[in-house]
Amino acid sequence: MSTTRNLSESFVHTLEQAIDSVVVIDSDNRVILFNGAAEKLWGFHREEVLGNNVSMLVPENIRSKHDGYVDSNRRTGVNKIVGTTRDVPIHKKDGSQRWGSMSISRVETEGQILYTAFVKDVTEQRKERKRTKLLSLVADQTDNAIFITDGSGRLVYLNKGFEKLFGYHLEEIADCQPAQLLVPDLPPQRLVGLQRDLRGGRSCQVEELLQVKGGERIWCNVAINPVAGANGELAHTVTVLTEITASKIHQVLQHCILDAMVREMPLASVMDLLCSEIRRMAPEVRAAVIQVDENGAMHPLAAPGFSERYGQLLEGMPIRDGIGSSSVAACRGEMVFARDIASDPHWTPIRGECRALGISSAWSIPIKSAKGAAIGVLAFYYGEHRTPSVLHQQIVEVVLPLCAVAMEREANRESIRQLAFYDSLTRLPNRSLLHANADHALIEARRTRTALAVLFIDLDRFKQINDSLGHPAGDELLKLVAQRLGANRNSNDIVGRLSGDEFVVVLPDCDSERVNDTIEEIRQAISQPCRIAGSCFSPSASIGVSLYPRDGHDMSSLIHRADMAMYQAKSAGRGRFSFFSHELDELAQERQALESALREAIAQGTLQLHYQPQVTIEDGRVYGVEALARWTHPTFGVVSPARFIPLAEECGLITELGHWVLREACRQLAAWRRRGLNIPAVSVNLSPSNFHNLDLAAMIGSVLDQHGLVAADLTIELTENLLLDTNPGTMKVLHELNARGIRLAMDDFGTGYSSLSYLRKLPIQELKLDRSFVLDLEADETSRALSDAVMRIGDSLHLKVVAEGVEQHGQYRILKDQGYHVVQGYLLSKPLPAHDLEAWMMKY
Ligand SMILES: Nc1nc2c(ncn2[C@@H]2O[C@H](COP(=O)(O)O[C@H]3[C@@H](O)[C@H](n4cnc5c(=O)[nH]c(N)nc54)O[C@@H]3COP(=O)(O)O)[C@@H](O)[C@H]2O)c(=O)[nH]1
Repeated sequence: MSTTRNLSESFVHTLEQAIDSVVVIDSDNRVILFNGAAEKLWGFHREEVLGNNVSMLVPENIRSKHDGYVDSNRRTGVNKIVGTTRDVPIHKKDGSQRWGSMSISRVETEGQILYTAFVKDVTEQRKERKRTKLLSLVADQTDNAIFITDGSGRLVYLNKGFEKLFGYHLEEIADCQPAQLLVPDLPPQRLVGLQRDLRGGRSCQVEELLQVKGGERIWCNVAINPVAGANGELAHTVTVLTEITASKIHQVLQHCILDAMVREMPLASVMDLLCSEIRRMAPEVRAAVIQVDENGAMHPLAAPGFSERYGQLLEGMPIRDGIGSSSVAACRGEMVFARDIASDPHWTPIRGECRALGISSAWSIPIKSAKGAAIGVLAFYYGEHRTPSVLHQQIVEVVLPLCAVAMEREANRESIRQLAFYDSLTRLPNRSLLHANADHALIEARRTRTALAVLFIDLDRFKQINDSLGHPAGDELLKLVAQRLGANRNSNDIVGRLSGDEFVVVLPDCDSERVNDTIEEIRQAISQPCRIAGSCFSPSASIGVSLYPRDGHDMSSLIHRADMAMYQAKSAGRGRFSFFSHELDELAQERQALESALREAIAQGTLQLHYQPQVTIEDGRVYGVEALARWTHPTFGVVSPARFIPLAEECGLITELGHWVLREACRQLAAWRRRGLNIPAVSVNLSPSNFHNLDLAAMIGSVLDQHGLVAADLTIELTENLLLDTNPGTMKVLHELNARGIRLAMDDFGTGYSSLSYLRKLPIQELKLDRSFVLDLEADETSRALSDAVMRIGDSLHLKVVAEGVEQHGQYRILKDQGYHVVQGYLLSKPLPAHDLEAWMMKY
């Protein structure tokens, strides 16, 4: 206390008033002044401090050395502590700590050296400094780019992240407006709006495509925060940029493609959109997408940055390990990069063209299907010699699977479309698409008042080819004909396969001259010789034609009428054509009515059988009778079997009819026998399709049993057409019949497919010489020679030979001389109803 008294009152007063803490120590280092601010800082009352060694106020870790420092200064005057300012920790009475900025003054008064410490509480400033240091640490350590502008928008700060991401240093861009630097194409109105928001204190956050120093673009999330000055004006803006390129590329491109796909845009448009989007992200790239078809030919889908020449150059080019990057990439199934196409050997053949297109480097990446096949190529072209950047690689990584999805989806849709609308064998439009296209053509014809022709084309003898050479050969023929029909057609012509061997060609906008020319072209084309399944032949087709508007006003009627005309052509002979006429229509309608009536007659059993006797030449005895179907209809009158048998065959009634004849003939034979009439056997005609029924032998067996007959009582007559039937069941059935002892006779022998080797394999017992040979027997030597040959064949195969259609005694004599065993014909009797035959037998 006494020491304080040594200080002038004004000095003490001044120090007491000081805002900062003041501690004065005497030559013994005892505190002689401890002002109010110091009391507050340390938390001690001055009474607790005054007179004590100052070390009580000194932090513990330097307390032991403290007196030494001061004494040394006192002795030597070396100014280590005086005049300096440093931060020192202040340990408060309550144990807490604060920081003070301490400066020490040395005062010599009345021969003693006093030290005055001025201590300013800097605890808060230190905290702030630390925070700021940490903040700048954060700013520089983060990957985010941060920049600060002043109120006028001038850059005043940018962190290391900015330098790293954008490649700029503050000095080189300090005078720039960051918005214009980073988004050169930012529309002025957006900039004005942004500035308005910031001045209004509103922060803003956007995702933007920004340009880095080299011109490349990156996607960033941009958060701009305004910082207001003291007067509320915009003092600074703090912008934090986070790079989101990878996820944004994904998001933008995925959205671009998937959205386009959802909107059912055509594949080429989807790819066009994609290429344009790539260009927006990377203006230095001109992207193109090329499709590779199943035959390995390239088809450019989209190349928006190029002239038409690009498409022309690549269209149809085969993928090959040698030409251009894309072709090679697709061929090898791996990416190909040509840094300088001027010196790249792959580009030699098309170098000139590429120079004209402004391409210096190219990067081609194959687009692969889920199964790993190259279904396309994504190509990046550059105007300068360069390598793909990281951005380009990121884009490719995202785009490739999307392209593959879009292409495969299109391929799937195409194959579904193919399945739904195209015939899988010939690849021609099927019935549905044919009708749709034809309907469309008809609407157009109606609108333009032009004529239209429908050609119905049916292959001749297709069934025989199919049956004799097998179905694969039939398929081959259909494919060949489809190809021939499609060749040389006008782009508007419609060609389709209706079913089986039926094709339709629709010729829009055609006059009668063109119809005739086209028919001739088609006939010529179809009939070109070809080799199928090792056999060489010239196919032919029957063609029916209907014309719009003359023959009908809707496509169904026109096709139906062309079909009718085709029947007409076919019945006039093979390889012909016929135009629809209304007479034909009447005939067709009549045929339709006849078909219904026949169906009814078979169902109701209103058909009849007539019987024609056969006589053995040697002894004149009745050999048997042939049952022949007869039909008298209330309206149509007597319908010849030559008409209703083929009709029954065409409309699938022949099996039923055959069964009826069999049952009726057996019933009649049994009835005659019961009345004592000695008829040795009955012959029944069956059509080839009857032999497709695998139960035929069993069925006949049960009919015979039912009527108490034996197998030898029945002869089945079959025609030579059966030899063309490749149905595997036919032979089986024939052998079963033979095994049961039922006789088989080859009818109409000599008129059809007379293969002797086949004949030898058939289990037949009888040959029937066709009556056409008998007709000219007397006048024509050739007929005689033929009938003689047939007899020799029969003899050599140990067959009974029957001559039918014998009308004249002369014919009878010749046949007898030639050794024929049996005769049948009007000379003996016409086919007779059952009771008339009975009468004939009585008289005979
Ligand atoms: N699948 C079946 N086919 C049958 C059946 N019934 C008849 N037919 C076949 O129809 C064709 C025409 O038969 P049809 O008019 O009965 O003619 C037969 C005889 O009437 C006729 N014939 C007999 N003798 C003479 C004659 O001296 N002169 C002359 N001009 N014609 C004569 O020949 C036909 C004999 O037929 P086919 O012996 O079978 O060749 C005909 O192809 C019949 O086969 C049936 O029920 N099912």
